[in-house]
Amino acid sequence: MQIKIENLTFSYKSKAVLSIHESEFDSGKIYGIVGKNGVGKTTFFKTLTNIITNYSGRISFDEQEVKKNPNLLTKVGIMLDDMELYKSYTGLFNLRYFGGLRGGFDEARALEIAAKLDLTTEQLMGKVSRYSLGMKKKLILLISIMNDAEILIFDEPFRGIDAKSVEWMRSYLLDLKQKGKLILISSHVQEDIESVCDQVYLLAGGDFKASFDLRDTKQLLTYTVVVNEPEKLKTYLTDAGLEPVVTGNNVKFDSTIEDFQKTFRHAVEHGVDFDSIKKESKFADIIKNGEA
Ligand SMILES: Nc1ncnc2c1ncn2[C@@H]1O[C@H](COP(=O)(O)OP(=O)(O)OP(=O)(O)O)[C@@H](O)[C@H]1O
Repeated sequence: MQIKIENLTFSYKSKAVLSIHESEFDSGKIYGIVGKNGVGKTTFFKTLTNIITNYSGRISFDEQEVKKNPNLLTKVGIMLDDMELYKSYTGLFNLRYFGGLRGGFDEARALEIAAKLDLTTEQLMGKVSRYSLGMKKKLILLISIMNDAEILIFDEPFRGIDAKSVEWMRSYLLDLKQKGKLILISSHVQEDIESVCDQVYLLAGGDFKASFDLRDTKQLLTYTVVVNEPEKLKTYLTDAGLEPVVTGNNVKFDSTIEDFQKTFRHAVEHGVDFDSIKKESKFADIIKNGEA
């Protein structure tokens, strides 16, 4: 599937939030949507899914306008933090209710995924009003993924859930991508974005201001390595045309993966021991600053 945005503008009363000229998202990819607090990421997701419809411009899935064809939403799974659940009913009731709304609900499959997220059947038999924050979040996640949607949209999917579930969720998202799903994620956590996304879009001032291909092996990464012989490594890096900065045993420099690997092999062969290697995409600063 393809999502296409054309001249999308939206304001909350007098507050202009979105003004996206043009953008496209394709199946088989995971996109990260990043930007400062309050920049409009959640609002963007709400326009994509008809939670907000009083926008101008056009949003289409495979050339069909979503506002005019709300049945297209049966192909979408969305997870938003402020999603309303039936709190005085059980988790299982909510699963059946929301699963039933979208059709094609497979309870056995839903319970299988629940188990992966460590949501036990016993917990699912309990009232949602007694759930912890993390349990509620997991239930919302489960509702968004259990129907085998073609398009999956997750607002901060990893926030508030435990490390084991984050790990499972990351690998599950990569599986869904392999199956050709189109996935959009917002997150403020660089590691979450780097571990699953193919492409990152920076939302700033209402529009997408920059985009990064995280799978591009030619992109420049910032490396920080700790070695036994920093001056020796500095010489090898400088010979390779790089510009290292040495602080104690730390050596910091920008390089492509390919150039780093070549220098790494050469350095190891000549007695340089690497204690640790940290690499960050250039977009890390942009995540931190929210600006291109
Ligand atoms: N229902 C609403 N009525 C009026 N203004 C709103 C409403 N919801 C959000 N806003 C405002 O719209 C802007 C965009 O909010 P939104 O929640 O989309 O940002 P966000 O990028 O998802 O933020 P965060 O990273 O903090 O989750 C903010 O300035 C927010 O205060």
